[in-house]
Amino acid sequence: MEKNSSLGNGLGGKSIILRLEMNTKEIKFGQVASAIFEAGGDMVAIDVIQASGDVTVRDITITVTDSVDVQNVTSRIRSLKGVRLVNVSDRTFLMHLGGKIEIQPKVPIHNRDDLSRVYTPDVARVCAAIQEDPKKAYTLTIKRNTVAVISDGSAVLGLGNIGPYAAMPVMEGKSMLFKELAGVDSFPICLDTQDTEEIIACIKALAPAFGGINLEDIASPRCFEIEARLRDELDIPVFHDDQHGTAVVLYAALINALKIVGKSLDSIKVVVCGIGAAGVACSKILLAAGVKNIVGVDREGALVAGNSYANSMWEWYAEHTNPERLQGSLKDVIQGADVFIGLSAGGILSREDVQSMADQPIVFAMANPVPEIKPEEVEDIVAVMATGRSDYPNQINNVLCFPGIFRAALDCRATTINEEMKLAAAEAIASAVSDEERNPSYIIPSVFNQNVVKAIRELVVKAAIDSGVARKIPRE
Ligand SMILES: NC(=O)c1ccc[n+]([C@@H]2O[C@H](COP(=O)([O-])OP(=O)(O)OC[C@H]3O[C@@H](n4cnc5c(N)ncnc54)[C@H](O)[C@@H]3O)[C@@H](O)[C@H]2O)c1
Ligand SMILES: O=C(O)C[C@H](O)C(=O)O
Ligand SMILES: [Mg+2]
Repeated sequence: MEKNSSLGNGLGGKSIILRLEMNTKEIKFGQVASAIFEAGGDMVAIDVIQASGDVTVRDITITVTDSVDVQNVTSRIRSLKGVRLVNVSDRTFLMHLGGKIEIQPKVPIHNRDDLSRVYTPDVARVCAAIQEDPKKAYTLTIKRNTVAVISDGSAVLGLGNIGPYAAMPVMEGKSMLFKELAGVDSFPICLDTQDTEEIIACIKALAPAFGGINLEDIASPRCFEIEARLRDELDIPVFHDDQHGTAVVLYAALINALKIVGKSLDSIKVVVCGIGAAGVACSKILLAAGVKNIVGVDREGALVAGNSYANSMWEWYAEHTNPERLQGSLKDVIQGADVFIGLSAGGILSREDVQSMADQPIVFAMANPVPEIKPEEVEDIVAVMATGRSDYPNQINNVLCFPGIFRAALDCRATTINEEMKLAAAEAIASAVSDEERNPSYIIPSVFNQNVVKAIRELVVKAAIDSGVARKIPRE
């Protein structure tokens, strides 16, 4: 593991474990600790693995910030006399060994009798019952509580088109969060095709096993057609998380951030950078909520009505936003903006850009894993700052939405997740932060706030019933 390519790659602070063999006659532990500290490592745990005679083996857990190269720490240790660096492991990689989830049986199989019920011959009676009444799939199979998390690996976080194998850790993570946060069983599926028709056909073909489909990290504009077609052609909820999950959480966060700066939705100028899956959906929810002045910017600059775009979604976007027809780059159009929403790529916003915004700027730098600007670069000049990451305050991340909204959709057996249900989820998330609690570092509840999923479920089930898409009134 020592030559692990993840070390020192700029994707965030790391926690690594160094296994050291020390000859205590030649070196004291204090000298090793000082060397680690001087090279930029922060020691957080020490475990003695072996202590015999003059030789001790210890595992030293250290964290290093983004700017510190792990190689500095390891070469510093190698330069010490009396220490042998046995191994370097990355705690994150250790947590991924063999994947992050597994499937467990719900009933034990101890004997022939058990076997003949869960499997041949008795299982055939259950199959026949479902054949007779397909609705029974909900009561007699995993369909009732299972969501497929499906990606084609084409727009994974901000890493881009990294393919289906490399996308799996993110999808496993989403599945894990479904279960941990909302008790939803979920299975990650990464398809080895990026062809729109093939993706649609694959998902339709595997839909019978699932109660819902969570599309994830599929590049725009392909994601729009895939979602629209599947929503039309399947009778279970199909939800593109990067669009709608993100939009719901962004809207909730913005409601609370505006309360802090005392501005209203209809008076603000919002610049959205990155007009892909997330940028389009976030803009749409804000337009529906009454924001009048949204300027969208992508790689080529601001989207302006009258220009022609190969991407048909951009044609629509330009027609419905940018009322002043501002032209130019992000630098040009961000001047005087009240809110920046980044859903593009890491490091593309500068401190000078933020300085050119209106008074009390709100900056939501939501690209993952590297935000458009790091909070520490602008914390003294922003009124409210948020990112998509877990390691800064104000995490605006779709994980606040997808577990709860699917919990609700499965429980009331909704045929779809509609606008009413999304707005209800946003309301539940926003109101999980009370007036007393709300402050610039707390505009959005923590992922670990146990009330969030419950609150989303309650309001979303009600919205599904009221809007006529629930097939069942759940108990409670
Ligand atoms: N915090 C969250 O919950 C959350 C949710 C969804 C997406 N995201 C992040 O948002 C980003 C986009 O995700 P997506 O699913 O919309 O991807 P996408 O591929 O659909 O869209 C990305 C868009 O950003 C544009 N872009 C890339 N680099 C740019 C630059 N330098 N300047 C301007 N535009 C640029 C691309 O041209 C594209 O239109 C990713 O970093 C992703 O991790 C965050
Ligand atoms: O995966 C995340 O952390 C959020 C979002 O779905 C993203 O693609 O960045
Ligand atoms: Mg995503």
